[in-house]
Amino acid sequence: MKLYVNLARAVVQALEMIFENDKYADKVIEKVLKQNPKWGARDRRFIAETTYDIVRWYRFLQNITEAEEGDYWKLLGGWCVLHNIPLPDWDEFKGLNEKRIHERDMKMRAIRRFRESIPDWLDSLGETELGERRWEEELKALNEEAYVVLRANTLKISAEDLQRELADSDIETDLLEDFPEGLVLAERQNVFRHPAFKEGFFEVQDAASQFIAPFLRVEPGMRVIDACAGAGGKTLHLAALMKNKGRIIAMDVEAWKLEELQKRARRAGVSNLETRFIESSKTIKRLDNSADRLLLDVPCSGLGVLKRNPDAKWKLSPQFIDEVKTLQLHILEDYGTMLKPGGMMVYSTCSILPSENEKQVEAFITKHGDKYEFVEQKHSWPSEGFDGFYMALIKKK
Ligand SMILES: C[S@@+](CC[C@H](N)C(=O)[O-])C[C@H]1O[C@@H](n2cnc3c(N)ncnc32)[C@H](O)[C@@H]1O
Repeated sequence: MKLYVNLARAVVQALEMIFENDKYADKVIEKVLKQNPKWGARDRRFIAETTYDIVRWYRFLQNITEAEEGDYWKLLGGWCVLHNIPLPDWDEFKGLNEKRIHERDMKMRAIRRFRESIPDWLDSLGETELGERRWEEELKALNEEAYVVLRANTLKISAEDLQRELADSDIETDLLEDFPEGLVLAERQNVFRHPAFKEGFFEVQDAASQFIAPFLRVEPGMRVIDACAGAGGKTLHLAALMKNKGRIIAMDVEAWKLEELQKRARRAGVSNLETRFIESSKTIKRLDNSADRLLLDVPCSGLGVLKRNPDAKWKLSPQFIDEVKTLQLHILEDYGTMLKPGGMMVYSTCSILPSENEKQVEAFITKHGDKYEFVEQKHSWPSEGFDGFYMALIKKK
């Protein structure tokens, strides 16, 4: 394999935007790829995958190449050396010594925080919370590339029919045993341009995330509130499980996300949805005792989804995690009022930290055991193959 200068420049440009302008990796890659419509599928894949890989292995690459902060060319050079791609004779790679890189590679692999490319504070936090064995296992899995998983929109098509439809245009997928609507792509590719996506036949949604809506045990005809709906990944799934019957109120503190949700709902043929921007605690108060089911898919560290968002490792901070934990507890305590007595809620995160998951639920039940009852919980661990998620089902007495 050969490194082409225009592709190398695109990768370095993407890395600068991610690390220096604090932009999300997926958005940056989308932008960089748009700059040159002439790049073919292979070039685009190279830019996207190499950028993600260097973001994932940033600390390790910086260490073995001894690159100065911000020297993304050196990181790319180190990546080439590790992938046995001959280093071109470019000025940008001057100062890189292949033999020394290999020596440091061997040495650094012995130290977990370098081998797994993780900030010191996060490595300590993970080990303290999960114990050494579990943390090592999950950390390793979190550095793997994520599968691309689709959820067939059963308001329009079954998973089997979707599989046939995609196969007609040479997109191979496998059905997933534990996920009745799930299909995993045999080969990573952009499926958003496919007519089946434009028709609303599917959404891209990790398999572990597809556990959450069924965990809420919704039924057609119920009144359901999705209180942290965002752009509605799980809202759309709830609507499909409810066969468009009953009512879903999707809420969020970010109006633009709800607008995006409306667009997705139109495409998916969802007709039992209302969105409500949360202006203040009054918005919650007005819905007192009104819901049969409530989803609290709360903001979290996102530590369970590092496979697809590796840049989060470098952007998270202990302060952010503390703040988000306070917000999680506030949402659990204040939003349960929207449930009718006998109603049920799911508290979920895409984190693997007990302090954001079972510990929050335990603290809530200890304090409010007179009003709420813990029913069951489920973990999806990154080491099991898909993203890391946690969900707990809680009943209002
Ligand atoms: C994990 S994301 C939700 C993802 C979404 N449920 C999905 O499946 O695509 C958490 C959401 O909570 C929202 N949020 C933050 N603070 C909130 C609050 N106080 N009340 C309700 N939602 C909040 C965020 O804007 C974000 O969209």
